[in-house]
Amino acid sequence: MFVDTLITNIGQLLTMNKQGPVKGVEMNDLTILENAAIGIKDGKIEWIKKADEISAVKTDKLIDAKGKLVTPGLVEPHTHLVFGGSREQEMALKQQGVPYLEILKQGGGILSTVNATKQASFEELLEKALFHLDRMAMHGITTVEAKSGYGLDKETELKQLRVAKEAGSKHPLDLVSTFLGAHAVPPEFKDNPKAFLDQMSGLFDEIKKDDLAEFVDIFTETGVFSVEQSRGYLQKAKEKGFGLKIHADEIDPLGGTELAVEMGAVSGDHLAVTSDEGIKQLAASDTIGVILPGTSFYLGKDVYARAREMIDAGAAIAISTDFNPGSSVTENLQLIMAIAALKLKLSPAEIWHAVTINSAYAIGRGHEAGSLAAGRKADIVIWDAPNYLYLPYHYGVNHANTVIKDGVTLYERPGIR
Ligand SMILES: N=CN[C@@H](CCC(=O)O)C(=O)O
Ligand SMILES: [Zn+2]
Repeated sequence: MFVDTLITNIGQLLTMNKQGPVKGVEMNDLTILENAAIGIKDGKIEWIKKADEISAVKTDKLIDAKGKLVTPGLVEPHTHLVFGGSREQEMALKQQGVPYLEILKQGGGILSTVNATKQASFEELLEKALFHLDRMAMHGITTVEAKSGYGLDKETELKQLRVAKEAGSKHPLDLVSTFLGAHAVPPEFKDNPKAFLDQMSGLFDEIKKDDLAEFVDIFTETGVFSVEQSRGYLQKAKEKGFGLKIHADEIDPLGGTELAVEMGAVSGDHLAVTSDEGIKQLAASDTIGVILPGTSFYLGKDVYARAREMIDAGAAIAISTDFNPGSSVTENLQLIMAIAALKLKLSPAEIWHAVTINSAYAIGRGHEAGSLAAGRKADIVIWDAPNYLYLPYHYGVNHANTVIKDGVTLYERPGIR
């Protein structure tokens, strides 16, 4: 029996091999295999066995996991990967208590990144996106969703989407693209957001034709797009065959969560201030709540999504960095796992579901990412951790020891001793 790569001596293996998305109490039910081994062939998992069943196996590459924790590669379901510039000068405004939506109203925030993104060349944006993808890979992420939304005009939105497509073909990580042209109202459309949405929905055909995005997303928020405007826009996207996502109930509880359920969106994202009714509807639906607790943390808020209640009510939850230059500037999903434990009160078992199988389903990749089984992609992380409880506990550092993507080792923690 020959495999290209053999991982032996796995202390704890989380396969996350279930039919997803995993909802409610099921999210707390984790199968842990001890003393396991994984055989990899042609970039895929050939088999998963007990270590004492592999004496006859031959391999080109033997990886000794040294009793560590091994899991599927993390799946990052919500990022604003492609953007120009950075916004470190906003930190002082935040410290003075200027609210996020006020900064946006004054032409800063998202709109300042829009200007920087318009000015950046294709190559500059690509280089920057590849750099951030590298950093995500180093932190154990093997599949990433990436949104546009810093163009807000035809040309720049398409430029962002084309950069994302190029980044996805150049970088080993798998990339899933989302069109977020409806991310803010540009100043020239201040008095007519509807006309701006018409311009953005005018891009749907070209985006489909050139295969530039699978999902369409909108920021449903006070001073951005209303529920009614969002509904009309998303309906058009649905008719063109896009999957739907909504930046919903992040700052004001407008009912974006209910809209996500009503429209059959694959996910409602943020949900920091979702109403009781929204939680009830989410739990009864197939829409996944993608929770972004790093954003509450980074915007200095005391309000976190009621993810605990959502799961208790029966919902499927995923978590994400929301990596972007304004409201959550980190590529480290492990840090978000710790915030989810501390602030959302999720259990380690729930958190592992939220960063693997459920986040894969939240971006239409449940069939190939976020779980380990024979025939699936060999996207695997060996962690410098003795067990699955450890990651949310030891926070703020990178625990990835070895990151394997499609059977190839992308990253090994460099040693200094
Ligand atoms: N809230 C809307 N959009 C992003 C933030 C974008 C930005 O501030 O640049 C988010 O998901 O948090
Ligand atoms: Zn976002």
